[in-house]
Formats: sequence, structure tokens, C-alpha cells
Amino acid sequence: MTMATPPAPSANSIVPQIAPGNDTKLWSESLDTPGYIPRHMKRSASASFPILEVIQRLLHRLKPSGGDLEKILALIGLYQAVRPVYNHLKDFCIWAFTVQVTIPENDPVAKEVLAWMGSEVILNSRTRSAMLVTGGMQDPNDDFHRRMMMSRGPGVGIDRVDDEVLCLPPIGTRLFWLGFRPFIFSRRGGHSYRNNSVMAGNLVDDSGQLQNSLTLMTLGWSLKSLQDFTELCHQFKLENLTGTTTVYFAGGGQNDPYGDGWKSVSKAIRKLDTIDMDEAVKSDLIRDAEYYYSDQSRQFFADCGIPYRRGYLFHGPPGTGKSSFSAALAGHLGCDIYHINLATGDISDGGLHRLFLGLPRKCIVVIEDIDSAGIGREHNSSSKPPPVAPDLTPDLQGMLSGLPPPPPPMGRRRNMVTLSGLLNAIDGNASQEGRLLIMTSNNPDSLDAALTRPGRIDRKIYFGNMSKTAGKSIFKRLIGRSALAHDAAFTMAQIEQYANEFADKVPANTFTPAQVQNFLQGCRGDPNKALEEIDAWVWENQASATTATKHTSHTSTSESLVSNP
Ligand SMILES: Nc1ncnc2c1ncn2[C@@H]1O[C@H](COP(=O)(O)OP(=O)(O)OP(=O)(O)O)[C@@H](O)[C@H]1O
Repeated sequence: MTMATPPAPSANSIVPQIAPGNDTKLWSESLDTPGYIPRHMKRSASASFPILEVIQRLLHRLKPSGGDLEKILALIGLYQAVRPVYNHLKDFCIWAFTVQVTIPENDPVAKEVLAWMGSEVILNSRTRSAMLVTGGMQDPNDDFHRRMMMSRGPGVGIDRVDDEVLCLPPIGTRLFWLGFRPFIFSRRGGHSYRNNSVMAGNLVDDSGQLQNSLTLMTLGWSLKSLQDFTELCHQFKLENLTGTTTVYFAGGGQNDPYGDGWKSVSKAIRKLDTIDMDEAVKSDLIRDAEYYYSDQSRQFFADCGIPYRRGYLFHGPPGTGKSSFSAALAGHLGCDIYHINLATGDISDGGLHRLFLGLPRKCIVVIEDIDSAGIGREHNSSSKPPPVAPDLTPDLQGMLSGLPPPPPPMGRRRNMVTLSGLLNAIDGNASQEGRLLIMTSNNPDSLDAALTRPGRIDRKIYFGNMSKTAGKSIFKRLIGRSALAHDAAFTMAQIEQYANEFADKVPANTFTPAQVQNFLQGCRGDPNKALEEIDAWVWENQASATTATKHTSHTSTSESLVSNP
């Protein structure tokens, strides 16, 4: 009798794997159990979601009985039912008992709020998160920026003197108190541009929330307390930012497709006495600007119903101090300066209008090199159409004269701002009042008369080449000061004499202050080197300077188109 032996399993045959410690019966039972998850799948799920592992272990330890499970499920159900009620109640309370304001982050007010929050809340409390912003240190003696630096933060020992590291509130929400009043500050970031719409130049996401913005909320029924808070932030900036001017540049470019933001940087104030120009013209202009911002003048504009605006045109060769004087004037008046460069070609009419809408009431706006922005006479609808070939038939001539203007030459971008767009932005009905507009130009004759008419431009000031007096003063500033500070061999009287000699050697009204400044910088504070090398420098540069400035060889002059009221 032979016993039938079961065939030995071959290496390729499929044999059910039995987990160690389980017998075959258990294995086959569990396979039939509804909802059973094989162990290897559990393991890979736990590896992907470690939280599942934690929950599984917790449940295993608690071993909830059927009753406990019911209670847990009931609690979850209750939470789900109560949550919408709670949300509605919360929304109602917010609506009924609080006031809030939203400020786009590119608005100057937002910068003031962020600076106050950074200094008074973030650095003054046991904060656990902050946003650090690095920028070039403009003035190492600037007290405000040192106060805002991380070195002052609790427990942080960074003491950087080369770079400025500002500590600002991070994205998120923060509660703080001003006296007995609670405030909620929220800072919202931005997402991709793709799914956003634009509202008044700002990005809005799908839920209607303004991106890159700040929201301030407090208890009450009137916005007064929030207005008071923004005023406090403004005062804080004025008190702490003494010695600096905030310079804003119109955004625009690949990273800012709407081109409507202001980017800012803090700079040490340039003093007016470092600008060399005709003293009479300079002081007349300063008096005019001071008067414009006086209460008396404000009242005059209001009483007469005249829009409260003033405009200057600074013209003259490049490097004669137009931009430098504008910056110094802003520092003198204690206001910020806003630069717009239309020649870059990436600001549209709409973008320019929004830029002007975002200006504060007291500021200086500089539209640089307005002639090179391509908004000349050719854009004026009243200007003559370009001549068409006389040998064409009258029909063809008529067709050609109606064609749009030809594309700009290769390498030059077509300007996106039109003359009417510019005029509308600077003094249209919706345009902001209170600003002092300065247009700078190297070639004012090419400007459209509409742009420079009285009311838009109230004063034209010519910035010319360097006079003898200016030559003396620039020598004393760039060479004399440093020589006196570092070399005891020099006396004031000697420097005065050297300055006179230097001024005599540089032909008057021939070179721009920028050219002479460049030469003197190369002398590294050495008066003897400056006097030794100036003759050769003049000889080398005079020919080109004379050709370039043949028509512009006189110092600053002022033409008052409209006298100040
Ligand atoms: N009148 C001046 N007094 C003192 N410094 C001057 C003067 N003019 C020019 N400079 C110096 O020359 C440099 C260029 O000056 P700035 O940019 O103000 O000239 P600009 O007339 O505005 O030139 P552009 O027309 O090219 O904008 C600056 O560093 C400035 O310090």
C-alpha cells in the first residue's frame, strides 16, 4: 500500500503567506471579514501618514467599548452641527461690535503700520515669529533703524553694522493692546497671480480677500479709533525717522505684472546746502515750496476752489543736480519722495493713474526725464499728421494718413503712457491733491505745451553747468572736509585758498557738477593731488564738454510761470 504524499511546493507556486504567530484558520477567517485590511497595506499607509499609526495605537490602548465609541461619535456629530452656528455667531459679533480697515501693503500707510508693529509689538514682546527684511544700511547713525534691528530683540544676539535687518510682523494674526483697547492685526500674503482678479490695482483672491494687505480690527462702531492708530503710526515714523527720507520707486516689470506698486527704500536726507546752484534761485524755490505747504496757502486754495497742486519743471543737461535737489527738497520739507520713470515703458495709463491715487497728501512726485519718455509733441492729436508720399494717388494718400503711427525703431520700446493718460493722472478730477510734482527734462523744448502749461507747471528752473562759486564749494565739500578731518597739516585758511585756486583752474559754466564731482572723488581727499591733476583733466575733457553744452552754458535760473498765491 502506498501512501499518497502531497506534492512539494515548487518555488513558482503561489502559496498564501501566513503571518507568524497566526494559524491558517485565523488567516482564512480574517480574509472573509468585511473591511479587513491586509497588514502590509496598513504598514505602507502608516508610513505615508504617520498620524494613522498614532491614532491606531491610541485606539488600541484605550480599547473603547461600544458605548465609548458611540459617545465619541456623538461628540463629533455635535461639533459638526454646532460649528456653522458658532461661525455665524462669530461673524455676527464681528459685524455688530467691531470695525476694521484693510490697507494694501504697497500703500505708504501700511509701511508706517508695519514699522510701528515691528518696533512696538514684535520687538517689545515675547514674540516667537517675525519677518526679517534685509536692506542696505543707509546711515549707521540712524537711530530708528538700529531700534528696529534684531539685536534689540529679546534673546537675539545679532549685532550687525554692515546690513540693516529690520524686524517686521510676519504673515498671520496678532492681538495687541493699546491702553485698554484690544486690536487685531492681520497680515495677508499673496498667491500666484493666475487665479486672482484686480480691484483698484490690488490683487483679490477667490474669496474676495485682498492679497498682500494688512487688516486692523478693534471693538467699536466708528473708524475713529483705527484712524487714531494709523495717525499714531505716522507720528511714530516722523519722530523716529528723522534724518531719513523714504524714497519710493514706481514698481513695474516682470514680477509685478500690474505695475502699480511703490517699492521703497530709506535714505539719509541730503542737505540742501550740498546742492550747488544759484543761491537766489535756490532760496526762492525753497520759500515757494514751504509756502505751498503752509496752512495759509492750503486755506487760499480751498477758498478759491483751486485744486491744491503745484508743479515745477527742472530742466538742463544731465548731471546738474535736478534729482539731487528734488531729494534734498523732500528732506527739507519732511515728506517722502516718489520717483516715476516713464522711459522704462512698463507703466500703462491705468497703472500711472493708480500710482497717483496711492500718493499721500503731502509728498514730492518726480517724473524723471519726461522728454525721453516719448510723450512729446508727436502724441498730441492736434499735431500735424506725418507727410505722405506726394506721388501717390489721393485715394492711397487718404488711406495712409489714417494708419496708426509706425512701430518704434528696433531696440526702443513703445511707451505705454499716452499724453492724455499722463495729464489725467497728474491733474484729472480723480487725481490726488496736495502733492508737489517735479518733472525733470534734458530737452524741455520737445515737451508738449499741454504738459507744461501754467497750472500744471508753475515754475521752470534751469539747472546749468558749474559756476566758479559752485566749483569752490564742491571742492570744499569733497576735498576740504576730509583733508581737515584726517590731516592736521591743513588749516581752514589753506583749504579756502586751495578752493579758490581750484575754482580758477576750472573754466566756468563748462562742466557739469557731476563731472567735477567724479574728478574730485578720484583725488581721495588730497587737495595737492586735486590741484596738480586738474589742468590735465580740464584739457582732456574740455573739447567734448564745450560741444555738449554749447547752448546751455549758464547757471541756474528760475522762470516763474505762476507766482505762489
Ligand atoms: N548742483 C549740484 N550740486 C551738487 N552736486 C551735484 C549737482 N549736480 C550734480 N551733482 C552730483 O552729480 C550727481 C548726479 O546728479 P543728479 O542725478 O542730481 O543730476 P540730474 O541733473 O538729475 O541728472 P539726470 O538729468 O541725468 O537725471 C549726483 O551724485 C550729485 O551729487
